[in-house]
Amino acid sequence: MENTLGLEIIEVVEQAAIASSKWMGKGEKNIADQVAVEAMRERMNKIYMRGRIVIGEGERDEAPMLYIGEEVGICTQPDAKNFCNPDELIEIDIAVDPCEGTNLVAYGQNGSMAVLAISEKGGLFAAPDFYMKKLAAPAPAKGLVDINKSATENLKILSECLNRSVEELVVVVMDRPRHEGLIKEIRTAGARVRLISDGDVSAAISCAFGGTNIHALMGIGAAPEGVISAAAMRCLGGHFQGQLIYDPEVVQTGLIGESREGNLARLKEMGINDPDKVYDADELASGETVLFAACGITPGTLMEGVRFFKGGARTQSLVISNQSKTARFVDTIHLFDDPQNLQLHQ
Ligand SMILES: O=C(COP(=O)(O)O)[C@@H](O)[C@H](O)[C@H](O)[C@H](O)COP(=O)(O)O
Ligand SMILES: [Mn+2]
Ligand SMILES: [Mn+2]
Repeated sequence: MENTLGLEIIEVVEQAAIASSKWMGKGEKNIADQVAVEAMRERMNKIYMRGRIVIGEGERDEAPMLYIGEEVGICTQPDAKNFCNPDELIEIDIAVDPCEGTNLVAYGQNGSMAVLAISEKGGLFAAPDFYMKKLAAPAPAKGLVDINKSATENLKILSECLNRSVEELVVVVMDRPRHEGLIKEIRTAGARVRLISDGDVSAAISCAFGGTNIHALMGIGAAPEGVISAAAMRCLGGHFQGQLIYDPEVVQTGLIGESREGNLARLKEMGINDPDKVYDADELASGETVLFAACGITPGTLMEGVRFFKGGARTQSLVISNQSKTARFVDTIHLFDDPQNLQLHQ
């Protein structure tokens, strides 16, 4: 599945990142998002594949493109039988976030990316549009830290696994009122907190790379982003656990429906019978083949953002595969019409 797909998905995230970055700093988060969606979809529909969006922009009614259930790939187009034999191709599931960190793009801040994860059909957890409590940590702490333990206990475990003092640890937490207690606890335990306004996919994945000075992600973000993060963490061998959060009082936003009871009923309808289950990376991204690709829109811990020069742009992407056991950083120069000279340095 992955031979040519691994290369093509680089272009998918690159095109989304380039489109979105044209709106960087313009205060227009919806446009920055929309152009990324359009670019991602257009490039995806040129790939020789039978894909289905399992995590996307929402339900068909509210999202005209890359909605959950949308079929993507050249072999799903109406004229497909002219150039493909769909029976020869395996069906694949795709989770996308064409602009992860729309606010970051709109306000010119670090940490936004175009991102997607792919697996064979059924290989990615079709997470509902709920919140998720997350715990991400480096590979040496995998299976030792636990989302059910307190932050204080997990920091002790992390310090042993990483052979450093708690004071030397940095934990990323989203800057939200719901995390007030968590932030206090981490600081009291002696560790340092890096608060982010958005973009917890980047934070989760950064835990798996030594040298990023990010040793854990703790707290509550969105569930779809949790699945995408888990796909990368599964390939990288890092620790990732997620637990759905359905109680509006816990997240302290009105974004997930009116009541706890209503949300529980919605989860049941979706076939989620144990709403409190803690999922690990292998369950959220359970497929035999898992691929992950991201391209920086604005600069981040792992990747540069899109840089334009006369006649072109330069991007940096990350493609991770559990089959080839690789994490490739891809540096690309894109030549637009009438390029002048290639810009190697800023
Ligand atoms: O920051 C985020 C926003 O993503 P997007 O809408 O694609 O730009 C994500 O990384 C977060 O995981 C998440 O969406 C967020 O925590 C949920 O929103 P909020 O209620 O503001 O915390
Ligand atoms: Mn997002
Ligand atoms: Mn998004």
